[in-house]
Amino acid sequence: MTAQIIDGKAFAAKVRGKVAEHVTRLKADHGITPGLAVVLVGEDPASQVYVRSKGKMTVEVGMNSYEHKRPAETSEADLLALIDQLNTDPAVHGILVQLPLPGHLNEDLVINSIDPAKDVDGFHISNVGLLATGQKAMVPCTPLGCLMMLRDHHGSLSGLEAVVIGRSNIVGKPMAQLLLRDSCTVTIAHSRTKNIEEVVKRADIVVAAVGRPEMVTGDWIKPGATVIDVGINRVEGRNGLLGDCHFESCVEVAGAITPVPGGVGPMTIACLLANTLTACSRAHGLAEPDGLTA
Ligand SMILES: Nc1nc2c(c(=O)[nH]1)N[C@@H](CN(C=O)c1ccc(C(=O)N[C@@H](CCC(=O)O)C(=O)O)cc1)CN2
Repeated sequence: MTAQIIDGKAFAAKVRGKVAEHVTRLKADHGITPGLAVVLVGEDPASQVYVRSKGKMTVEVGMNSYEHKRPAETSEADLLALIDQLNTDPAVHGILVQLPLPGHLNEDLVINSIDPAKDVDGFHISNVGLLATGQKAMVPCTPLGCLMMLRDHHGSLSGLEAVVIGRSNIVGKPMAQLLLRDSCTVTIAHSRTKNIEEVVKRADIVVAAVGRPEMVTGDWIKPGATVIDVGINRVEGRNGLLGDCHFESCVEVAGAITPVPGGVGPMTIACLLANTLTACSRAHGLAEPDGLTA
């Protein structure tokens, strides 16, 4: 059996297209243009690429993009002052601080200083709590993108056995919450999980978000399972990017699989735009865009 390849690049283009249609209507019917502010501290090369992409795609869907670049030595007080200014700016509906931050800055403190209603990353502790208790939240972009692809592939996820590998606050934990909300039976596996291969082999859905190149091999996968690979690993001596799944062996067993690159990654930015639209709609008391939220 060879798995169906879930094309994240094409899916993300469709999501951005839907966002653009909503933005056109928001402008025409209400005179509102959603605005996204992205804050980058330091010169991390990958972060610079992601922030550039975010700015370009924000403008492409018709939104206003505000980029705030600060040197690596920026003090916590100066960064918090910038966020405070963005929190009160009515033209800004979404705020994102690109991660990772330089080591001297307290990531939790910085993220929790963002107005939760403008927290389009869904990392603020209020949004984490709202998601965990099944209330209306801003949902982290990467897990939201995975959920959209899973819903599109399966229709209903109800009753399916899902294993999320990785317990990060950004992907693993919110992914598990979202799958639980869609009535999956969810297990979070991690580096200390005993017999991890056997645990993963039970799953109808495997989400690998562990940050270890090619850790999951085809013999861990139940035949026909859906494999969502969140890993983006750069390995010296190997060309290009590697996922957390060993693609060549998993593709032979799975029913469907996301590639790396071109799978989950592009959905992250598409969902950021969807979240900005959602935040803008909520701020103005308007109906939320259909199919673009959890
Ligand atoms: N504040 C945040 N910081 C970070 C997030 C985030 O969601 N919010 N996620 C990652 C980086 N990231 C977006 O910020 C991101 C990562 C990867 C991609 C992507 O499209 N990847 C491509 C490959 C690109 C390449 O060649 O490098 C793919 O997988 O096909 C988009 C966004 C950490 N920081």
